[in-house]
Order: sequence, then structure tokens, then C-alpha cells
Amino acid sequence: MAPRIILLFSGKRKSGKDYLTDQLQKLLGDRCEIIKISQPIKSHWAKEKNLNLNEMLSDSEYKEQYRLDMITWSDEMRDQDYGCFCREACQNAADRPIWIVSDIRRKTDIQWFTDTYPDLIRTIRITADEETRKKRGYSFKEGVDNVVSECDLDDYTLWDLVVENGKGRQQLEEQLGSILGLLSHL
Ligand SMILES: Nc1ncnc2c1ncn2[C@@H]1O[C@H](COP(=O)(O)OP(=O)(O)OP(=O)(O)O)[C@@H](O)[C@H]1O
Repeated sequence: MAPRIILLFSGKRKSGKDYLTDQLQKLLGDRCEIIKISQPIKSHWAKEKNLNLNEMLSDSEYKEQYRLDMITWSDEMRDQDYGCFCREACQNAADRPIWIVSDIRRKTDIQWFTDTYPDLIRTIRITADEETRKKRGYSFKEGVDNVVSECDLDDYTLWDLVVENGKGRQQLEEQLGSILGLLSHL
């Protein structure tokens, strides 16, 4: 069974992508599969450099040590084939009706999904003010926060839904409710 809908989530660092997609998964249970484009990137990189993959995947300082190198390496891979990581992440995904991609970063990610799964794609931008993001552990890093991987979707305007997750955020139930609205036809 192929997915019947694919939700693509984007947001700046510490906007709450993992938090909200985890909550959504709790609600949807085994009807949904969480996909991370960063997973194949991290596993390739960990294998190549002989690093600990679990540490890379967890929200740790370890991951931050390698973030810059990983960005450079994955940009080179993408230049050759912009869909390479999207494709690999989807190949590893379970057959479930709802796919949640929790970390899209580029216009080409959206393009790849839209071309590969026409009509199934809904895009969601999570926003949060800088002060809130800082309270959650964000601090500006040269080469990370001012490069394409973090900024390419800043000027994208065609989101199906924008979810405020900073100071002005609604209750979690309402945030999730607006996301579920995108699934109401299923
Ligand atoms: N609505 C919220 N209520 C309470 N805590 C939140 C909320 N949103 C996010 N957080 C907390 O803020 C921190 C950062 O959120 P999260 O890891 O989801 O961000 P992210 O966008 O996935 O960041 P990164 O891009 O760095 O992986 C986490 O500790 C998370 O639990």
C-alpha cells in the first residue's frame, strides 16, 4: 500500500519540528510513518567516517560537532542528484497511509516529492520567534544558520498550512487539529 498523503514539515532550528511531528505520530499511531531526510545523510556519513550513528541521530552535542561537515558533504551529493536523500528516505519507509516528513529544507525537496507523488503532498511550515527558539537551545552558528540548508525555504510562500509554535502559539490540541484538517478527506 502506497501512502495516501504525505505531510512535509519545515521550520527553522528549534522551531519545534520534532516536537510537533512526534505529538502527531502519537495521535495517529500506526497509521503514520515518520520519515527524516537527515537519516540517510547521517547514516552515510557515520559509516564513511566511522562515527556512532545513534549519537548522530539523537539530539546531542555530538551531532553538532559534525553538522558543518555534513552540510558540505550532503550539498555536494545533492548537486549531483537533488533527490538522492529524499529517495533513499522514502525507500526505507514503512507502508503506511500517512507519511510525515519532519525535516524538509529546500525547494528541491518539495519539488522531488511533488514530482514523485503528485497530488499527495501537503506542506507545513512551523514558525517560532527567535527568543523562544533561543530558550529551546538555539544559538546562531556561522555556516549553519546562514546557509542554504537553513534558509532556502524562508522565502517560500506556498505552504498549505503555517503553524505558529512560538509565543503566540495555540494549545497543542489546536495546533494538531489544524494539521489533522489536511487529512480530513481521507
Ligand atoms: N509547543 C511546544 N511546547 C513545549 N516544548 C516545545 C514545544 N515546541 C518545541 N518544544 C521543545 O523545544 C525543543 C526544540 O524543539 P525540537 O527539537 O522539536 O525543534 P526542531 O525544530 O526539531 O529543532 P532542530 O532543527 O534543531 O532539530 C525541544 O526540547 C522541544 O521539546
